[in-house]
This record gives sequence, structure tokens and C-alpha cells, in this order.
Amino acid sequence: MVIIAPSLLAADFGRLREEIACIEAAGATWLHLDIMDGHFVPNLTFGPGVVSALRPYTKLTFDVHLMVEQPENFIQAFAEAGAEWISVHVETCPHLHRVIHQVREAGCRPAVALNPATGLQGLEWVLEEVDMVLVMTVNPGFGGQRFIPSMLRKIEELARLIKAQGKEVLIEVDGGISADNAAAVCRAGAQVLVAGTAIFGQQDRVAAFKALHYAASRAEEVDARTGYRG
Ligand SMILES: O=C(CO)[C@H](O)[C@H](O)COP(=O)(O)O
Ligand SMILES: [Fe+2]
Repeated sequence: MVIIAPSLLAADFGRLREEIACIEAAGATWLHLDIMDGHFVPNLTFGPGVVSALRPYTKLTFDVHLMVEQPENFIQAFAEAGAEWISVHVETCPHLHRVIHQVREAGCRPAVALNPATGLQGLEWVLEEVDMVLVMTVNPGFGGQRFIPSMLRKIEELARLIKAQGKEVLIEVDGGISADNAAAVCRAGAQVLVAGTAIFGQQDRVAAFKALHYAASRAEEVDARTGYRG
């Protein structure tokens, strides 16, 4: 079953509670929270204070995407703020194995994120430690960018690697996801689709969420009928 994770990055920051209530009413179960530090990526968003302020107002699963240098310094704060999932970028972690364990010890589910230019090579040695791999399908830092088509092959290769290792690891895709490419990323092997602009950038968020969910689920239905395996 595919999960659509609306990204708060594209929401109206002056109306965060209403925006969250709206996508929850539309049927969302996850919320993607982009944390940017102005160093690892050339943009700033918000910190654990905002995450913890929003926590009492929703039951959505908080999927925190850390685009920060030295993420180990912030894991505890986001865990206490109410994150369920924490993704760290492999590019920011020389001691990735240790950081993954730090996320789990803080009570969260660990995920590793890969920039578009980062290969899958090093992943083999941490795959059994993580619950999800986040494949960036744009260069991180900004919403509203175009999906990079060559990332489909990376998702396929990752799906093969996970299958070969016999692991239960989710594949999340993030960046430029829309109803036009949702089926393709699902066919390639993604189970969690992050979408900012395609939901919060639309006038009718409920219709946009449902359209995206429909596009992604239809790929699964067709594949179940035809026996397609990505
Ligand atoms: O991590 C991100 C950017 O670094 C965002 O999650 C992503 O860009 C979502 O926005 P959009 O769907 O508009 O591309
Ligand atoms: Fe993100």
C-alpha cells in the first residue's frame, strides 16, 4: 500500500495547523517535515520547536527529513519533538552506522537519504540497520523543482538490492513528485511518495491529495492484474 507524505515545505507557513488538518481530513497518514540548515543545503526552514508545537494537533506520522550538517547534534531534539521517522543524509555522516543507531536509540525509525549524485555503493553495509531509504529525486534545498528522470533507474536498482538482501526496507522518493510520475516511481519500487507542491501548492489540497493517491494506487492495481514486477 503506497503512502503519500505531504511535505509541509510547500504549505502556507502562516496557517500550519489548518494546512495539516486539511490533509489529515483528506486521508493523509504521514507528514513530511523538511529541516534545512543553510549549510548542507542553501535554504533555511524550521527546527524542533515548530515540530513540537504542531505535535499535539495531529495524529499524522511525523517523517523528519534532516538536511543539516552534523545531524547527530539534532536527533534527540527532534525525537523529543515528536518525530516518528528521522532521515539523515549519507553525505552528512562520516559515521553513518553510529548515527543510524543514535536515531533508533532515541526511539525513532531510522532512514538514510541520498542526493541525486550519490550512488548506492555504501548502502549495502547499512541496509540491515535502517527501515527506509529516501531517494532524492531533486537536489535538496527547495520545493517546486523538476523530477530528475534518471532517478527511476536508481529506485529500481535500490529495490533490487533490498530484495537481494531479503530486507523489509521502505523506499521513499522526494522531489518533483506529481500525479504524472507517481505511477512510474511506484512501478520502479517506491512505497512512500513525498509531495509538497503537488498538494500544498494547489488551491484544493484535498482534491490534489486524492488525485495523487489515486494515480499511485492505480499503478499498484494494474500491476497486480498484470503481474508486473518492477
Ligand atoms: O526535501 C525536499 C526539498 O529538499 C522536499 O521534501 C521536496 O522538495 C518536496 O517538495 P516538492 O514536492 O515541491 O518537490
Ligand atoms: Fe524532503
